[in-house]
Amino acid sequence: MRLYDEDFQGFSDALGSSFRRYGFAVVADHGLDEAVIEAAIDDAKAFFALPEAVKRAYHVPGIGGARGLTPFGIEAAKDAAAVDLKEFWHVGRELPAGHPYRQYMRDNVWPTEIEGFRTHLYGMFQAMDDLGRKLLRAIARALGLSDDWFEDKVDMGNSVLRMLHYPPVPADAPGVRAGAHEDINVITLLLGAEEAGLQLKDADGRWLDIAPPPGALVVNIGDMLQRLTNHVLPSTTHRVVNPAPERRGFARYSTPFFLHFNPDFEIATLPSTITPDRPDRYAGQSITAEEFLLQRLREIRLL
Ligand SMILES: O=C(O)CCC(=O)C(=O)O
Ligand SMILES: [Fe+2]
Repeated sequence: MRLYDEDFQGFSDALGSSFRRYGFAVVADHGLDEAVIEAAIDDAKAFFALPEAVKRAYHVPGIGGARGLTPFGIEAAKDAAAVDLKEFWHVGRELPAGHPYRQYMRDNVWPTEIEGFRTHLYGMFQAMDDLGRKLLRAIARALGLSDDWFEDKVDMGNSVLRMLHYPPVPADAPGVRAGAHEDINVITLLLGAEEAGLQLKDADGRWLDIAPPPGALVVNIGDMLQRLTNHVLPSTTHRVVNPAPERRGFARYSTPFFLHFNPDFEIATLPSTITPDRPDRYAGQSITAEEFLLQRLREIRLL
């Protein structure tokens, strides 16, 4: 991010080439306020430490896990046989009364047990939302679009902050903490991946460990941006594998921010990404961000 201010073109080139190559990039000096991050993570840890029955009161069935708690053992990767070994809390955008997007975004739910939870978690949502929009300016530059191209398409996006808890894994546990999947959204900003396990599937099919330095931000392309760019920016398959025996007794906490388009944005292939070598994969198939999201939530058993 130092480069972002000093040499925006250089930053955009570096980010763009990492995304084209891996669908992922690591931003070490992201500039997010550490106090904001720490307050949110401390509150999430305190929430997950509550008794199961108390936590379950914040599970809202039938809304695709959009808000509140999704308990352990519910989400599964698309087409996966086993469920993921995780529970998570979702925070979404707060909209003023009467806002037209209220039909797509429901109110947040907030636990009363943890003092400051709402302020801290929403503070983190806003910090990630701001940083995400900032990174999208560099992505726009890398795609040859005007720097502010994404601005009015994500300013009221249906984005979600996910506070994830993977409990300690028993020595004989089968499976993985999170099965192989692609993210649905535009870009994902992930903190907390320094606790080992996150892997991406490289173009040649090999799994590569993502081992960011402590505190670094991992950013990846989601299906919506892959589709918009006719796969110039790939939405790379990733997973979280179970830890080595000596780390099985430790929980893993990570916090992806899934940045989404505004719900009524029509995802139609960018003309500049269609070439003779790369014909339009989605010719005549534009779809709104909301329709696309609903399709995917059904596939991962959240709806
Ligand atoms: O926990 C992680 O490091 C990654 C989580 C993830 O990929 C997801 O929730 O979509
Ligand atoms: Fe993911």
